[in-house]
Amino acid sequence: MAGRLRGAALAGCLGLCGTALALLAVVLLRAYVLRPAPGPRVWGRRPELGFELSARDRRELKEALRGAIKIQTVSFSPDDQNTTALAEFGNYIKKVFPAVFSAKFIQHEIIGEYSHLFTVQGSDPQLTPYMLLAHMDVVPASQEGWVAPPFSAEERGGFIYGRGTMDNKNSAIGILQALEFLLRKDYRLRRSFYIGIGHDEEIYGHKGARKIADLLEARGVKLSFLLDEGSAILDGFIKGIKAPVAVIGITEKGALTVKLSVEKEPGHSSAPPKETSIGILAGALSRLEQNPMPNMFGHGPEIRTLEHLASEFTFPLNLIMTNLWLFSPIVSRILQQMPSTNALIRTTTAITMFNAGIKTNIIPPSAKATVNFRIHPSQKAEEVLEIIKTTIADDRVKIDVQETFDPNPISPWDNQAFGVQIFRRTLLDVFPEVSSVAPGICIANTDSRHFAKLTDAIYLFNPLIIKPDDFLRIHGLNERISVEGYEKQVEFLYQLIQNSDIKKLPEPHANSHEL
Ligand SMILES: CCCCCCCC/C=C\CCCCCCCC(=O)N[C@@H](CCSC)C(=O)O
Ligand SMILES: [Zn+2]
Ligand SMILES: [Zn+2]
Repeated sequence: MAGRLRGAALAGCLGLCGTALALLAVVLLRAYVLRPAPGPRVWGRRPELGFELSARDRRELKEALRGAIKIQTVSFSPDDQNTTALAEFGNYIKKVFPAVFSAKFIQHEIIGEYSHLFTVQGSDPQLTPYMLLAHMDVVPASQEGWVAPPFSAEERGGFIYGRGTMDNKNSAIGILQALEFLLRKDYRLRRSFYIGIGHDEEIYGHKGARKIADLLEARGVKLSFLLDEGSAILDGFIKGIKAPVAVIGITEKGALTVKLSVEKEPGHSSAPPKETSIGILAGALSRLEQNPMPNMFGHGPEIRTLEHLASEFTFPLNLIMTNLWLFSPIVSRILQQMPSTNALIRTTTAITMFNAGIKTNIIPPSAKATVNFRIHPSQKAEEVLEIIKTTIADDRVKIDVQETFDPNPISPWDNQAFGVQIFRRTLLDVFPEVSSVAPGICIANTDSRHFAKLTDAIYLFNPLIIKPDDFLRIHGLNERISVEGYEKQVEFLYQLIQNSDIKKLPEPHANSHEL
């Protein structure tokens, strides 16, 4: 009997081991043998490309950005902007970029009073134009907590400190700077392009970018691609990836901002009701925070980001990322641990404003709060609103939608996508240390969504190497950019404009480096 039991146990164990071995074999086979072949290799590395800056150029480049940071172009709320500063910004760029403003083939227009549209006419009208987008307005900054005042543009330890250094005067000024340098070198552009500099991106862009887009649409413009802020060269964001990787946004999340309010009879605090308006609203808000929106990992482009980066991961993570069909439950659990990666896999919930109460001994007549949701690419605003109502489940809480839009459509990402190949080419030229370029999601919002009718190829990317600590500075304290990082951004734009002048993408060839 005992022998038979031992035999059965042994057989069971062998069966189990066999299953485990078979599973391992499948994993290894898929990972190393059945791996999809890499796409055609398009670009080869090029020797030094000649973006050489004299000491004077360097000083000029840095001072142009510092001067722009000092102009307090703050967007406080949709109807409260520092319009004096917005106008001053317009005068400033005219003064700092004389070649751009005097070139015969560049048309400059002011749109919506403070935004700027530049039409740069290339010599070959057959080539479809592209667009570079940026914005000049910034979010407010507290005076406390900064190592240097937020509009001082002080330089410390190789960094320029100030609101707008990463979001997004670095792009607005950087684009014009790159063009100024090219014009001074008498570079003759072949492909036309547009530069849009919005003045109200931080408050939805209705008066700036939206109007620029409407105007271009009315003129019948179609774009081969559009590049805006929204992602970057990420260093240290993803556990298990050592080298910096360029993640280019191919979509951005949608947004839904709701105002919640509770009204109750005021009265004497000595005989309070069981619940006050504050207590009721606080309960609703707590339910929203305690019940995050569903984890959507695998339903949007986040999975493509990991697949593209799979070979960058150290063992055994590379094996896991190559086999997401098997490991996605574990991966999605890991991603939700950090706020920046959690934002990739779900609609996020942020309670951003709360106002209530009059005096210590008055029962508060009303309580109000604002909750800002960023919608995952696989969901729609309507669906999110339904979840909010079910989660709050209290009719005393009034829900008013303030502003909402669905996620952007997904832009093309393949060997034929002109913009993507130009970004790869340019990254290879300017950031040789970047070994991978992957499609991703912009977790915030940008002005680019207003241009959806002009192109299906909208990309979100800032050519800056950023670490998790830098990300916290955007809309936070001590926003800063390194002087070296800004020079590289200008170099990238300088090169991008030239690389875009290519008539058509080269045929794939075998012996070149592939990003
Ligand atoms: C795979 C790794 C994941 C890494 C996570 C994300 C890292 C992101 C890195 C850089 C992103 C910078 C994005 C800055 C863009 C900010 C734009 C902005 O502030 N827009 C406003 C617009 C207001 S109108 C709705 C916003 O609040 O979103
Ligand atoms: Zn921005
Ligand atoms: Zn911003």
